[in-house]
Amino acid sequence: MTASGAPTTLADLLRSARRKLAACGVEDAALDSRLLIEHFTGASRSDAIARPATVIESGVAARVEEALERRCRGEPVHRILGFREFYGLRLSLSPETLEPRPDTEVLVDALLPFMRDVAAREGGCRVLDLGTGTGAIALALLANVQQATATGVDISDDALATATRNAADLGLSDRFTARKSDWFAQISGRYSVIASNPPYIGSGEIAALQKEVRLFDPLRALDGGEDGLDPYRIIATGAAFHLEQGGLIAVEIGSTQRVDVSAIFEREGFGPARVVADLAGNDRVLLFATA
Ligand SMILES: C[S@@+](CC[C@H](N)C(=O)[O-])C[C@H]1O[C@@H](n2cnc3c(N)ncnc32)[C@H](O)[C@@H]1O
Repeated sequence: MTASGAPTTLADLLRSARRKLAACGVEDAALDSRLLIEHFTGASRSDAIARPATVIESGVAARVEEALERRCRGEPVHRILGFREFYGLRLSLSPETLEPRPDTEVLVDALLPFMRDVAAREGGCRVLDLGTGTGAIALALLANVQQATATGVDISDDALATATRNAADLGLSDRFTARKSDWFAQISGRYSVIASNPPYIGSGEIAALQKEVRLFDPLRALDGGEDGLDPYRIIATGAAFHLEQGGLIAVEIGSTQRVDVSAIFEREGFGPARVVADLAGNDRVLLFATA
């Protein structure tokens, strides 16, 4: 119901939501209000154009209002929705999973040609995804290489439960194994591909992150130790024991970490690195083969 007592329409709701988010400083007020309204009302994008006078039930409008309040307090829109698209896959989020980012899709793109070659040559391709979170990287790779199998490792039970649910929702359970492990601690055997988007923010830099990240992405998914490089040291050392001869390592990095991370892997006998840029042209992924 609007202030005048008239029923709230879809057009009213879109207009007032956009104004509310803009007034509380949300950068993408138009997009975020549309996503929230489509989710809670079930309206599609074209309904807003074709059926703007659709009446919105008061209970639904109240749920939208509550979602807008959460967004105004800084909660990212996909946390409120409870899911996010990654590489065309709908992935559920939970409190201990990082919200997968579009930049990480670059890592998936970089690995797929290699994986397809291995699968064509050997009839399979074993992937180890270290710090799997929602399962984003492993599940995107499995969805695109039918003969591949993947083990998704995480230290968080909540993340592993979410990755397992996402695998089931995507029909990929038979090729995905979730394994609780502190990096390689519980891992045996060798893999054709070791992939990781590890925590890579320096501990001292966390406080300066945007509140959407600092307050809503789990600290364990962000904090890479004093210089942000601790997980790379562990991954590079362990990869020597867990990468097949002729295999490939792909790690996501912070945009200023190329030289340091390359040196860490090169000291362990990998490389030199192939560097892949993200959508904004920043160094984002390093690929290392066995020497
Ligand atoms: C930056 S997030 C990446 C999540 C997901 N791969 C993605 O790209 O969206 C890093 C992940 O590493 C996990 N992690 C942190 N420390 C770990 C450890 N010691 N062993 C295994 N996983 C760890 C976190 O729980 C988190 O899920």
